[in-house]
Amino acid sequence: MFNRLCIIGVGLIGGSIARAARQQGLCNNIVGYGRKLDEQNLKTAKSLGVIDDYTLELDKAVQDVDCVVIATPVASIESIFTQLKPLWSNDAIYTDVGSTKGSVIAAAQKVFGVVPDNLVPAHPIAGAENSGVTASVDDLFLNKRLIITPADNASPEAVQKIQVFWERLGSLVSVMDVQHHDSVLAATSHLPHILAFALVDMLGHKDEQSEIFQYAAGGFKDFTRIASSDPTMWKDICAANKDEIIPLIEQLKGELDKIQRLLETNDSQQLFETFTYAKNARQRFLDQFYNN
Ligand SMILES: NC(=O)c1ccc[n+]([C@@H]2O[C@H](COP(=O)([O-])OP(=O)(O)OC[C@H]3O[C@@H](n4cnc5c(N)ncnc54)[C@H](O)[C@@H]3O)[C@@H](O)[C@H]2O)c1
Ligand SMILES: O=C(O)C(=O)C[C@]1(C(=O)O)C=C[C@@H](O)C=C1
Repeated sequence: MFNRLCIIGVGLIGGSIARAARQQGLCNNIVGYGRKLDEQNLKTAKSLGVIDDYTLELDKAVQDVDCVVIATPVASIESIFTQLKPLWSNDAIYTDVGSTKGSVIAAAQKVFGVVPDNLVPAHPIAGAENSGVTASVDDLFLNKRLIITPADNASPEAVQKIQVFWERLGSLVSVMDVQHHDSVLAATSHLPHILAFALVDMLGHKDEQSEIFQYAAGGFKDFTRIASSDPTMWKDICAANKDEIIPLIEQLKGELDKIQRLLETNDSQQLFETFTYAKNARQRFLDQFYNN
């Protein structure tokens, strides 16, 4: 599909794209780019065979490439666009994997004036709590959803190419309006991460924390796995999508207040109905999307 692919930020997601693209024969050569402080990770990526080579000079990284994938934290994307602007080529396709898409479109508008028609923002709904190239795997995107949020002026050929690229990496691709994407992901990804971070933050600050963690078992571990995610990545995501997240936090506070009231008034019937509604809703979601 591509002769030369450039990955800016060869971490969990960038590294997994490189591994899967190589495994599927989607490109002949993969070059990684990063800053001086990313060099150790890039060296590891090269030694693992995830990328063919790396450079700390962006002009060399994007020379003669057919596709550039930006896989850095969302807050860095505006500065990456600024650095790419003088090097931008009409012969290449540009995409990113940021977890928020409104911020990527806004950054492109700010840097370029209008979103370039060969920029196709994308978001794999797949990941892990671990970071860096050592966490990357070749099947991360297999049978996982991926959302493309093209601007109105996007080139249909570029959109089509990115869609096919992700399908060949194993993803189930949907095309979505940017605002809708950010609203849906606030509920399904951002709020759950905030909840997990908040719970562990609260419990971790308690005096009896060592005892709490000593007796924590499966439920606690399942619920809080994502609180091991990278704090830098998640502060960026939450800040970029706060307008969608804050109203959801308000709603959740209302739900917790309701449960508190039911306990205070010994309303075990309503408590049972609330838990039953949630259990059934989750089962419907599992049946519909996972068949298990
Ligand atoms: N982790 C997930 O579950 C997940 C899932 C979907 C999308 N995403 C998105 O993918 C992107 C990357 O996340 P990740 O989990 O792969 O993170 P990561 O930390 O594993 O990888 C990011 C890489 O980018 C490099 N980097 C950081 N700032 C840079 C800069 N200014 N210039 C060049 N390189 C830079 C880092 O060295 C690192 O190797 C983020 O935008 C995130 O929102 C993450
Ligand atoms: O499985 C995980 O650890 C994830 O956090 C993956 C997850 C999510 O489902 O919330 C995290 C961020 C993304 O942008 C997409 C996927």
